[in-house]
Amino acid sequence: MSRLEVKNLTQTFNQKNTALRVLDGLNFSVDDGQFVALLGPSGCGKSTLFNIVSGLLVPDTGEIYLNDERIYGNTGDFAYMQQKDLLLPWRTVLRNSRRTPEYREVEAQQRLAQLGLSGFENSYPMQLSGGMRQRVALVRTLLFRKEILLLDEPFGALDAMTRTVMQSILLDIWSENRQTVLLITHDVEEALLLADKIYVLTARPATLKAEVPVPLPRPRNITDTSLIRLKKELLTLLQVEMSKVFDAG
Ligand SMILES: Nc1ncnc2c1ncn2[C@@H]1O[C@H](COP(=O)(O)OP(=O)(O)OP(=O)(O)O)[C@@H](O)[C@H]1O
Repeated sequence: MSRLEVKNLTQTFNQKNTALRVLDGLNFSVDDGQFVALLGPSGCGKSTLFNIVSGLLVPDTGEIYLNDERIYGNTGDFAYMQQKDLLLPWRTVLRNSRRTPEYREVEAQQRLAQLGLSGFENSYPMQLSGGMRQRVALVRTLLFRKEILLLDEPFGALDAMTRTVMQSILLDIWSENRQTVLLITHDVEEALLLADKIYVLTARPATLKAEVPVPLPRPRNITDTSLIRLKKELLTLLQVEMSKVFDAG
């Protein structure tokens, strides 16, 4: 059974009195417990897609189904980590992390330690680096304990080494809980190391360009010949879409 289905999504924004078509009949599905990565050129509509799936934005047309039931607006089934960390500046790291319906201080402390933030529980967001703030936002998202995680470039602000560590921690957490994960990333290697399946989106307006399964056991090694082959395939697909963005400019 498909856990999540996105059917025929269309979204147009009005920018400077011009209609900007962002999503154009987007369809895909994600199975229960699957880890899916979304790749697409900058500005193609990935965050817009997450805003719609999470119920923050009502699409012009199209439907979202969860376990075969059509959903409207926020269902409480999604934990959404947006690109901006959205930490509250007046709250400490610990209070920002456990801004959840229930009080989960012990779990918050454990997750903060797991993500390398021990000792910063009582710091305020302005006292943290961009990468640390992103990790606090990830802890908060995980503590929501929802069935589906929507992660919009969760490691975008991290240096390469911290990113590698975080990817492996995210995989450990996913293996523990088997939540369904949708991950937006610009990093082809990240998608290949983490995902069961990669969806490649076209340049704006986004439609589905390709579905690339990654049927390899984890942990994966990016120098594995099958991953190198998949990386070439993905980069070729993305280059075609990127050239549309830059040639249009
Ligand atoms: N609320 C809005 N009003 C008007 N235009 C919007 C709005 N939200 C997004 N857009 C436009 O929609 C397009 C897609 O934006 P979106 O943030 O979904 O792209 P993205 O693929 O997530 O980009 P990136 O990879 O750079 O984060 C952009 O051109 C953006 O300017």
